[in-house]
Amino acid sequence: MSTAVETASSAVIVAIDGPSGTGKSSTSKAVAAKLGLSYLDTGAQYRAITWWMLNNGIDVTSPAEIATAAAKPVIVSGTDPTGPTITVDGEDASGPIRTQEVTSQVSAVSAVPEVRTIITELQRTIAAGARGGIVVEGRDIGTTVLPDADLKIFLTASPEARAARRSGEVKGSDLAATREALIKRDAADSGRKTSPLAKADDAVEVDTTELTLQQVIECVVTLVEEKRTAA
Ligand SMILES: Nc1ncnc2c1ncn2[C@@H]1O[C@H](COP(=O)(O)OP(=O)(O)O)[C@@H](O)[C@H]1O
Ligand SMILES: Nc1ccn([C@@H]2O[C@H](COP(=O)(O)OP(=O)(O)O)[C@@H](O)[C@H]2O)c(=O)n1
Repeated sequence: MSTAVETASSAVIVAIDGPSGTGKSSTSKAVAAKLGLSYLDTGAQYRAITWWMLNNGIDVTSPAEIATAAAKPVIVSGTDPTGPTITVDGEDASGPIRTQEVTSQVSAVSAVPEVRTIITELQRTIAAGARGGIVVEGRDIGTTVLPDADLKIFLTASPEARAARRSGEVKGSDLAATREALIKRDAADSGRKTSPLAKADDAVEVDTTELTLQQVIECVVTLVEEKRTAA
């Protein structure tokens, strides 16, 4: 089966991967908005299917139960970078997918091959439909979902910087606990058999530890513009 996603010739496909707290969502949204591209948060889709499983009595410690239910929820992602949306069976899921409960279970659900097959297909369909081009962010976009992307970026940052950024988002959160949870999720995402978090061989690695968000955005915008000029 071909994995190539066909878009209009002027459309650019950008894949942004990396672990939690490296700045994927903030960077991808800003780059897409600046360049008039669509935006897809693939982590939100894995969170959405996890939320549905938890709401529907699926035992998320059972890969067999998860696999059997994987095709049931209807997940729809809105790709406007200035107001991305996500619904599950028509219900707005943008708030509930960010709870601690979903965050702690999402790696187990996303490791199940049947879940990845369904969500990957959905992601390729959305990318193919983005006539003006798209920025897609996640863990396996450059390696598996869109291996023919025009530009692949792999964002990194030290665990300390990432934990500080994440706990800065939640009032009263414990920095050490946030760091532990983040490292645990990274290990699960990097260690799973099917499509683990990994840098594609042809991805540009950007260490954001010492960079401001603005600097990371400018760096990625420049890389996209260079690709467009070269095309
Ligand atoms: N380079 C950076 N410097 C400081 N804070 C950043 C930087 N990049 C992102 N952030 C902040 O860190 C938090 C996590 O960023 P986010 O884009 O959600 O990361 P990811 O999608 O990789 O998990 C957000 O609050 C964001 O504003
Ligand atoms: N392409 C992707 C994107 C996310 N995921 C899974 O979804 C989870 C949540 O992704 P996210 O991007 O919302 O995570 P944050 O780092 O933003 O908290 C990850 O920890 C992975 O388990 C994945 O498996 N593949």
